[in-house]
Amino acid sequence: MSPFRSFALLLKALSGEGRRRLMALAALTVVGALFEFAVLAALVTLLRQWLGGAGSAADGRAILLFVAAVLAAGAIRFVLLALTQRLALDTGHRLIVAVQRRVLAREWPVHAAARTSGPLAAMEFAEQWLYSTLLPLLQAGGALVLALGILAGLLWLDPLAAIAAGGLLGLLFLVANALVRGTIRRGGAALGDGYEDRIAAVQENVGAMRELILAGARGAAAERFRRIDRRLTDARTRMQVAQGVPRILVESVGLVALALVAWWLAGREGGISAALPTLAALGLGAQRLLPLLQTVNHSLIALSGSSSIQDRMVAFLSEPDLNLSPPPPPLPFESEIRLDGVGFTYPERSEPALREIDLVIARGERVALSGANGSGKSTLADLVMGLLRPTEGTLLIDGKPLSPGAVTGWQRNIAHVPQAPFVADTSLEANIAFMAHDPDAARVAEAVRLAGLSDLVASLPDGLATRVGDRGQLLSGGQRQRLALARALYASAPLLVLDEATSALDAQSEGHVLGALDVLQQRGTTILIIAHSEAMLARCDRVLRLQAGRLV
Ligand SMILES: Nc1ncnc2c1ncn2[C@@H]1O[C@H](COP(=O)(O)OP(=O)(O)OP(=O)(O)O)[C@@H](O)[C@H]1O
Repeated sequence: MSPFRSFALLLKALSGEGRRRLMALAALTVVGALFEFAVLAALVTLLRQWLGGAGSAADGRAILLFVAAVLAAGAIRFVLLALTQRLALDTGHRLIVAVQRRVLAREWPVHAAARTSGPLAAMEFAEQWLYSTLLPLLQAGGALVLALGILAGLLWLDPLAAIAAGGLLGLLFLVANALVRGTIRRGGAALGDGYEDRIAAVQENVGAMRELILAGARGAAAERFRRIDRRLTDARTRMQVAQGVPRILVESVGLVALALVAWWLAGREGGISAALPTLAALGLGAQRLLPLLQTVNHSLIALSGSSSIQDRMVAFLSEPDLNLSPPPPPLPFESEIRLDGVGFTYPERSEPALREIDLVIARGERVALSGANGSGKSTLADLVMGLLRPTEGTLLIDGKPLSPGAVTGWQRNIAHVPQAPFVADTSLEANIAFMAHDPDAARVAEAVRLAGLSDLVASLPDGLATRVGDRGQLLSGGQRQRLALARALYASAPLLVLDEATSALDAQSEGHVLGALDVLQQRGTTILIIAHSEAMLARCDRVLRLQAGRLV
């Protein structure tokens, strides 16, 4: 996609309040340009009066006018700077939040199939885009208008000299730009992959630390990371160097060009003294014009270099947005969950993971799923939880097919405990009352007791306020599982799904969990358990066996 088109798409996706502020910024920029014009006009008036030997009163007025114009132009430039930064950073903020919303809006299968580094890289892309493209472009828009104001001043003063100086500078910028465009575009295309690969490598190194230590492979991991970062750094270096080329070229050759214009002016009728006001205005104009033109040029280069990053942001923003309206009430669940001829094939697979499943789970039942690895147990649980949609047959709740629109309401009935639960780096209590604004202490205490965590909590100096570390690293595997169980108990949902959730528990802890499940069942909770332990299976009302995706 062309950089201009993807830029426009990005802005469109973020439009709204920002557009109003952009208009205000544009209007103020025009006022700023008028004042730049006024500064030049005041300077020329002042010089002409001095050279013409006008009276001191006239001199005083001209000086006052010049000072007022300079101060006003400076004040406007300061306000423009503040507004531009604010608009750019706010737009960046909206972009980052918008991307994160798209990530959170993803359906489970999309999320499961996606590279986990993608959303992290997207944040880095948004920052990069903000500082390397949006901010320079906004500054360039302002710079262009201000530059036009200065050019207008010079044209008014001496059209021929202005056209000669402006034309030469413009031509130089065009040539310099053409020289580096290819390098910038190639470097920009490499950046997107580079950032994502670097984040993926960090994630892998951190996630695989134990394996890396034991395999003596930390050096190899460091070398792999070095190569990835080297590629990224090389691409960035090429871009940075290329971006600097136009500036150097214009500054050195541009100076020569201006000197030539001065020499030509001095040779005209009236000599150097008649040319002095024009020369002074040209000097001041060039001093203001050059950085402005450089800003414009730099941002155009940045825009063409950021196309791969922009394309990725556009891809994120074209995913469905998150529905931020309050969640629907829980779907009524009084009698049963029914699977009617249900089959499921993962999009990347040709063989179905599940075939012709006919099954009824009555409300309040405790049902176990067993079977060999890969026989389809987790897939069946994911279908029941509405995380996956059957590719064959129908899932019915209380006799009604579960429509896509009803899935969120259905999921409000479910508490799920996976084999490797997510544990946040916060307190035990906050982990149990997960995402609750105001944890209910009595419910937390009951969840702790039922999940068999009372002894652990009592042994910790900070009790429930104890932090559990990143991903719960400060807990044992069994303690993490019991913590996740306590979280599910706190949620007190009518359907509890345990997916090998007790695999790390010793016999005593497992006995404790079995007791908790008895309590829940007496309260009417329906329980679906994936387990291999005989003790777990023995306490279920029914054990369903899966073999190669079929119930046997
Ligand atoms: N996200 C996925 N994409 C593609 N195929 C998948 C995905 N998840 C699971 N599968 C495949 O679907 C089949 C059933 O997997 P599933 O995880 O349901 O088995 P399981 O009985 O729960 O296994 P285990 O006891 O090892 O947890 C397997 O062949 C597996 O490779």
